[in-house]
Amino acid sequence: MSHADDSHQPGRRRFLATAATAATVAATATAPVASAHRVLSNPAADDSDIVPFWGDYQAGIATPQQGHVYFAAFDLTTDKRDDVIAMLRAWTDASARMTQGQPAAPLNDDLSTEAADSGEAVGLSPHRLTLTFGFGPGFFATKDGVDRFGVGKHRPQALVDLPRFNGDQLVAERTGGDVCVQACADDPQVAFHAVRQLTRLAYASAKLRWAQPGFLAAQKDKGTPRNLMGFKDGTMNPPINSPAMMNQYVWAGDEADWMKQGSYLVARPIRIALEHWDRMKLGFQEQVMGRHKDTGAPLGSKNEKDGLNLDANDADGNPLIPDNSHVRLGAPAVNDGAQILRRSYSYDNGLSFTAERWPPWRQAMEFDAGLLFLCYQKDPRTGFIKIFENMSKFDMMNQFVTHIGGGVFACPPGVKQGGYIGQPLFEMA
Ligand SMILES: C=CC1=C(C)c2cc3[nH]c(cc4nc(cc5[nH]c(cc1n2)c(C)c5CCC(=O)O)C(CCC(=O)O)=C4C)c(C)c3C=C
Ligand SMILES: [Fe+2]
Repeated sequence: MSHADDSHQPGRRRFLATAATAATVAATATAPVASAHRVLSNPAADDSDIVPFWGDYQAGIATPQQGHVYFAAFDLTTDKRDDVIAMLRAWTDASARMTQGQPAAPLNDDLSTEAADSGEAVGLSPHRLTLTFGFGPGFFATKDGVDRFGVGKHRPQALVDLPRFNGDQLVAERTGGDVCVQACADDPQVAFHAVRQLTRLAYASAKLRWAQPGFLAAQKDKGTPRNLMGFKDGTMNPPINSPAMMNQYVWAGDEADWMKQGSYLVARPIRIALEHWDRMKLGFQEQVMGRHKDTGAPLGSKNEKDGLNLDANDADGNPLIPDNSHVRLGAPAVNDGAQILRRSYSYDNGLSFTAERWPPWRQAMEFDAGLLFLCYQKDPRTGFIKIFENMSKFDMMNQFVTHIGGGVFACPPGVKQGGYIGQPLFEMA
């Protein structure tokens, strides 16, 4: 597959938009153009708008969460290893450019349609765009008895197929994928634009399987954002600025050489029955979650960051944090110390028709909204699977939420300048 370039546009004058230095304009003139032209510069002169793409680790994992996500999973349509490598090279090039605030490929000054970028991010800062890539089990699977891309033997043991969990209602059209990209930015159009260009560059080798946009509440005070259930979400997470904690819980171990400094992503779109939830009294909502709604503090505590006191009882001898509350079931103390890095986003897909299974058993249009649950971990077997096995059976929150899709992906390490995403895998013997 050939990635987008501008060599098929003779006679036009091309410009590179830049981010870090708005003044920089790289022009490649193949023929002089008489008319005056606009310069595609980018107003993002501020380094705080840019998260470096190159590095030991992929950005978008231990990166402070941006306001928006566009998550997409693709099926590979090619059977050729070289096509996949070409696609990953093209994605790498385009990602390095877009995360700097440049178009996916050099654009004509008139944004003409044959250019390799659709143009909707022209003039926008990169808004801390990160593009994080992962390979699903299908990437390593044999098709018709053939190891399509010659990587089957390098499938890491940690990249297990997720088991069926209690209550799962996974829809095929929202599940799986050979490759995924998590595009996060502080502007939804920047995130969408990036996935749109990657999709276009992959046209000959991969097609979209499912996608889910999402958003986070913009907290003026930089506090923990609230999810659509109205609770602060993201309080208890391994700290992203602690290399020791990240090594212990998030970055992959030694079991597959090419995954060193990578991580495993579990993605689950989870629909929340908001109408049902909204009929519950505050006290019950807090029992379900195990935390106070206003402060986010654990039940029985004052401050959001206070540790869970799982042994505290009320006057009747009942646990202050109920046995089947969400946070108790998620706590490391009841999961053999398991921890995952949650990086979830709320989503709102408009309305859909639902026949309620609770009083007054209405049939009506309801919000198709919920949480795009995203979590990174060293190993899904000791991370998501370990925690969710119990949670899926006993969590009181399960009356209000339904897992409707998802996937598991091996996210390789970061890319060194000149390399491409997943290169260490393809260089394995
Ligand atoms: C492992 C799987 C988990 C799923 C699936 C999940 C779904 C889910 N969670 C919320 C809201 C909150 N979760 C909170 C804490 C929390 N959740 C998980 C795991 C899953 N959540 C863990 C491991 C924890 C931390 C537990 C702990 O150590 O205390 C909280 C409390 C605040 C916080 O710590 O972030 C909220 C709120 C929703 C709405 C949801 C699915 C729709
Ligand atoms: Fe949770």
